[in-house]
Amino acid sequence: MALSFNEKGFVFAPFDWQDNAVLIRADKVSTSSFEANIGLVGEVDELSETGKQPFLKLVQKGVTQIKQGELKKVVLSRKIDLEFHQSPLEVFQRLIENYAKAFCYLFHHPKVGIWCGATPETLVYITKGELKTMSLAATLPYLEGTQPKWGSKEIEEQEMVSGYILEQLSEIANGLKMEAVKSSKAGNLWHLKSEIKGKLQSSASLKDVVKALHPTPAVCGIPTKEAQQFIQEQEGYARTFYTGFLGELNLEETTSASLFVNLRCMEIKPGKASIFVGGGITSASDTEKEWTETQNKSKTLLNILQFVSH
Ligand SMILES: C=C(O[C@H]1C=CC=C(C(=O)O)[C@@H]1O)C(=O)O
Repeated sequence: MALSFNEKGFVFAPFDWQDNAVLIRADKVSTSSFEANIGLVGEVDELSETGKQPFLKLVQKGVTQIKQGELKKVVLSRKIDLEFHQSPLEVFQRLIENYAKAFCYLFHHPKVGIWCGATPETLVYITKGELKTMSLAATLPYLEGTQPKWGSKEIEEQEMVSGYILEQLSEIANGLKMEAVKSSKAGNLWHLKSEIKGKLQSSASLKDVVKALHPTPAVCGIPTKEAQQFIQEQEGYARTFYTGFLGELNLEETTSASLFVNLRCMEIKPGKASIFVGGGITSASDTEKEWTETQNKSKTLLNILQFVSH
């Protein structure tokens, strides 16, 4: 369906959101609490190297394109296919227990199938005319007891996202404020994060907000159109709902939303699952490091799956 954003319910939208978003209307909303056992997860020992050469080539193409033309940043991704015979509900249970700071979900709709994930990224939160979002980008592995050492590639990559969001929001929000960038832990990873707040202009609708923000350069690139085109032509698979967005629309009041970017996610089909991982490519990207980054991102779900019984 094409969303008007006046709907009330839970939305699940693909990367190309004009395409075929679905919405589940709320007949009943129930809440419950759970115990989070942070630190329960152990690391997977071995990661598959399948798909490495095509991904290195893709990243190299991205870097070359950036050095030659208009493109400044592009987020490139891949899909990891696995055998899957576990219970999706048990995976979800483990996700919420282990990633208390993430937005963990399990979603099913006949038109979409089953998806689950633990995303660290808020697309936008709006209540009573106040808007909150974040610029989240750049990744380093989390090592117990140490602080991340960010290089200039990561700092610039995240600054590009911040600049884009501020510019996009300046048309529809007043009093925009961005907090100082800080290191933010997301499972086994660190990211750079700046929180952004503002007051929604009374003439601006929820649709205007989503149009302004999605897709941010944290999942697409700069300029958006060129990056979108590069992704479509070169990635070699359809992202569908990965890097789309999901969450609550107008549940508490009209013009309220709590939407997240669909990252660290997995699609579940009979007997198989696909994990989606990507990273921001700039002129300073090193192909081998970008591969390792996607391997590290896949651990968000792989570390969970190894504990879920068959
Ligand atoms: C595109 C992904 O992450 C985004 C969010 C945080 C850090 C990112 C990065 O370091 O490239 C990505 O922009 C993903 O997890 O698949």
